[in-house]
Amino acid sequence: MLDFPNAKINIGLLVTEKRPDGFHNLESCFYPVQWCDALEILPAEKLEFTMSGLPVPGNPDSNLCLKAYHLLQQEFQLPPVHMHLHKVIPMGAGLGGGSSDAAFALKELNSLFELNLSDDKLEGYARQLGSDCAFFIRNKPVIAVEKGDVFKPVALDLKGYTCVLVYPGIHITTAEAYGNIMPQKPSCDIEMFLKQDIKVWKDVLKNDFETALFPKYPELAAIKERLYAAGATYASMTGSGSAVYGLFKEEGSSNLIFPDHYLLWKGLL
Ligand SMILES: C[C@](O)(CO)[C@H](O)COP(=O)(O)OP(=O)(O)OC[C@H]1O[C@@H](n2ccc(N)nc2=O)[C@H](O)[C@@H]1O
Ligand SMILES: Nc1ncnc2c1ncn2[C@@H]1O[C@H](COP(=O)(O)OP(=O)(O)OP(=O)(O)O)[C@@H](O)[C@H]1O
Repeated sequence: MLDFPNAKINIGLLVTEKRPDGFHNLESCFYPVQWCDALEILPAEKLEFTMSGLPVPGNPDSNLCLKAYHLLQQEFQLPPVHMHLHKVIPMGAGLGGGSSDAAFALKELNSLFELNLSDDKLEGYARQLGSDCAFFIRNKPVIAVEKGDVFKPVALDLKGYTCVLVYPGIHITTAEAYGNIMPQKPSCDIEMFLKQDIKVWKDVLKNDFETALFPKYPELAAIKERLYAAGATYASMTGSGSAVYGLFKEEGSSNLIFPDHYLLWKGLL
């Protein structure tokens, strides 16, 4: 079974409270984008995990794909598989790539071995693997609250918009980003602004991580400015960074040449 775990962007991200369990409550619109890894899972003689594409830091044994397998294996005594992950989505980017791999591994194993787990059940397993994972089970635009793993529906349709994503190669770990942030009362009503025309989002629909990270990494603020200068209707850092996106109604101008070491992606929403 072959599938293509995709990334997400955050449209507005408010970190509102530190919780007793050490995590933070947040409010954010999660929106899927089709910057994708590839994950193939086939029945095999023994459990094997291989990778290609971008190098993934850390021990392969702790890869989220394997963690997803072990989670289901414990409960359903799954037979061995060969999983191959081709990594395309940059890491430490706020794009949720690792979380998406984990969620897609759960979904693929569910289909491959006909476990008949509902989306609610799959979300329950995904929550055990990471805060962002549950979103990728249904993979539809939502307002996420609490740890980012509880969802409210959102009527937001950005079809026709082009998303340009810029990853400048600055690796920001999620824990580092949360460690640098001061939770505060919501500075805007995300749900209300999402109902309004996208033209009014600029300057009001905020990602709180920008306040903490832009002074430390001025390059990120510069990318956002360049996306606006190139005609973006809305631009923001996604998640805990460091990728920055612009949403364009029309094709961006030619003013978007970035240094060679940047990774770029462009696609329709
Ligand atoms: C920034 C976001 O991408 C927004 O979508 C997510 O909140 C990140 O979620 P994630 O990468 O799945 O994070 P996890 O793997 O669950 O947690 C990594 C670390 O981030 C911090 N963390 C994460 C999520 C959250 N709501 N509060 C936190 O404080 C914790 O220190 C945790 O140990
Ligand atoms: N399948 C995987 N793909 C990427 N990273 C993985 C994977 N499994 C485990 N990891 C670990 O998770 C780290 C980063 O994960 P991820 O790609 O979710 O970061 P991110 O894009 O910043 O996401 P987030 O939005 O969750 O902050 C990597 O440095 C790696 O050590």
